[in-house]
Amino acid sequence: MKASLPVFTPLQWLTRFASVFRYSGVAIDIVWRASPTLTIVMALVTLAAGLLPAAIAWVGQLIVDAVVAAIAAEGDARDTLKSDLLRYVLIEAGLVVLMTGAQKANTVCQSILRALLSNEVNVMILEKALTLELANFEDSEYYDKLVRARREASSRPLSLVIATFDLIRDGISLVSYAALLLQFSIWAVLLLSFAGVPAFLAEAKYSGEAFRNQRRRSAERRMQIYLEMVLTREDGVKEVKLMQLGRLFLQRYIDIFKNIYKEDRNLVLRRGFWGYVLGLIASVAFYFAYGWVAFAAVAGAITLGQMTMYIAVFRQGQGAVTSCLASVNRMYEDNLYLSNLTEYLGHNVPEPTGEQTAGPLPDDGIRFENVSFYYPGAQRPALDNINLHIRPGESLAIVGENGSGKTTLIKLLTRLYTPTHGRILYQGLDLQLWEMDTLRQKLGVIFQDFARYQLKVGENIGVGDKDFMDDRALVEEAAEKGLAADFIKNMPAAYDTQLGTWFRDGMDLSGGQWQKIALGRAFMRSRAEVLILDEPTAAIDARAEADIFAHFRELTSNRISIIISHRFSTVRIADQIVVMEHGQILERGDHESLLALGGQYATLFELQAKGYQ
Ligand SMILES: Nc1ncnc2c1ncn2[C@@H]1O[C@H](COP(=O)(O)OP(=O)(O)OP(=O)(O)O)[C@@H](O)[C@H]1O
Repeated sequence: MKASLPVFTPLQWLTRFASVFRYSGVAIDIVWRASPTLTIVMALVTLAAGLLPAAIAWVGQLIVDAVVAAIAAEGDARDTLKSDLLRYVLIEAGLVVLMTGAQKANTVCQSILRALLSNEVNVMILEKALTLELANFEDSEYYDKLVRARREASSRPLSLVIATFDLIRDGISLVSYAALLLQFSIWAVLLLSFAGVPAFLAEAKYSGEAFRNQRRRSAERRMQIYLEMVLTREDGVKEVKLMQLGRLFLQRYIDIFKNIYKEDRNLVLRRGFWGYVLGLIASVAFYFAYGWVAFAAVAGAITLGQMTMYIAVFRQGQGAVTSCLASVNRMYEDNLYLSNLTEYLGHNVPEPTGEQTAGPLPDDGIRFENVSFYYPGAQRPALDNINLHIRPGESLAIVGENGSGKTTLIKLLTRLYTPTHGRILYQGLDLQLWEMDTLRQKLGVIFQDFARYQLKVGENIGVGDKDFMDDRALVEEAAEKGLAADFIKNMPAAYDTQLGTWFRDGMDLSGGQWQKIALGRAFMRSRAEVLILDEPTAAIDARAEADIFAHFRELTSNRISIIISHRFSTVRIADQIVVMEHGQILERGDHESLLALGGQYATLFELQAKGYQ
């Protein structure tokens, strides 16, 4: 154990200490929003709880002095003193009742606020999430902030407010003790003020160190959380078992813990050691003051009652200093959480631009003009100078090897990302100038990693067009088109069957069945002018896929349809086919012309055709 005495300059100490309050304002603001009344009650109760102990000690002094005087007095004087004594006892009892009331009120406020705040903070986090862009969710550090902000949403802001109020309460108590002690000696006040300072400084230093350690270890902790997830969630467990990865991942988990533990243990030992050594200074000061006060009483400089009061004040002062230390310690930890929360909430999301709800050329369809796109931080473009025109009523199929940029093209078309160069037009209007909601209503998209909602079958399809979600006839029609109707009819509660394994009576589906549900969802979007299927049929057999696309073509004859597929049997029916490679369009044309070209399309088509023979 390395036991070096913590050394600071006063300025360093002040800055360090001030950092404890950095997020208190934010936390109080959140609590205020949850309930102004409860926040005011808590503040008043804190004030009362800070002042009452000194008042009780002061009345205690009057009681002892009245007892001593009553013992010495006789006759009427004694009776007067006895009635004074009774009054003081009643006053002290009243103060104690107030004090317990204040404490109880504080606990009650905290319990109610906890529930309100948990909801308030979660809603703030989720509302912010609605405004975020896809890129935010794909950024690991940012995503981590979101996860962590959510994890402790219910406890941390309140905990920071409580710790701040506790610190203020103890501060008020200490000032009121000092005011009482001042009658005895200014030196006693200084002794009380400074005896706790060394332990306080050490606590501030080590709490700060713990805070910084935790921040630094964020990536390691994230890896631990990830490993926990892989080892315990249904989607990870299959491979973990079959590839016998359990022990390997568990060992990684344990190794991370051991690293963290070593650092933490050293810190706890150093903290404990210095906390004890420096805490001794406070104890020595207390007993010194004890002796000093006792001798002053013997010398007749103070009354017995005053002696009792000063000793009580010293003892409680020590308690207040210890409690301050605990509050500061808690505040550092809560600050860590609040810094994540405020960073997350303060993230600047550009307002979606564009207010127009129609384009000048309704019959122009979609145009890509010299469109290039780099993912954040990428060196190579995912799309490189794409030019493409799709007219209304036309169907486009996109083929190309993995990573050639097909999905990226769709992400740009749906405004999930903005082109780095060039522009995309719909009805002759740049996508950036379209009002976002209007534009999105015109699009129906199912991605290859479509959502599997843990909702009922009917809802899974109905969310394709939320305005008609409860229209059972429309939902059944969409299911029919997605070839899902047959198996849905055989499910225990048909369209009311709960899907997924998260909830009671939930049924899981096969990969292909999930895809048919997702297709039903796409068909539900009957008002969309552009329908896009990004390879959602990989798990569906070739015949069903051909059926679905023939159907799809029929249903979209007056709209634009875009299909991404690796199956050439499906692709061949499209009016226009583009072959992508390394983010560029390599070949384009219809099936016949591409075959005649004898390029990559023709080669791949022949290859697949042979496979089916
Ligand atoms: N979120 C992302 N961040 C950074 N790079 C990405 C991201 N998504 C895709 N890429 C990269 O962009 C390129 C194009 O990816 P894209 O998903 O568009 O390919 P694709 O043609 O749809 O492939 P597949 O057939 O496998 O679905 C790839 O090199 C990929 O590594």
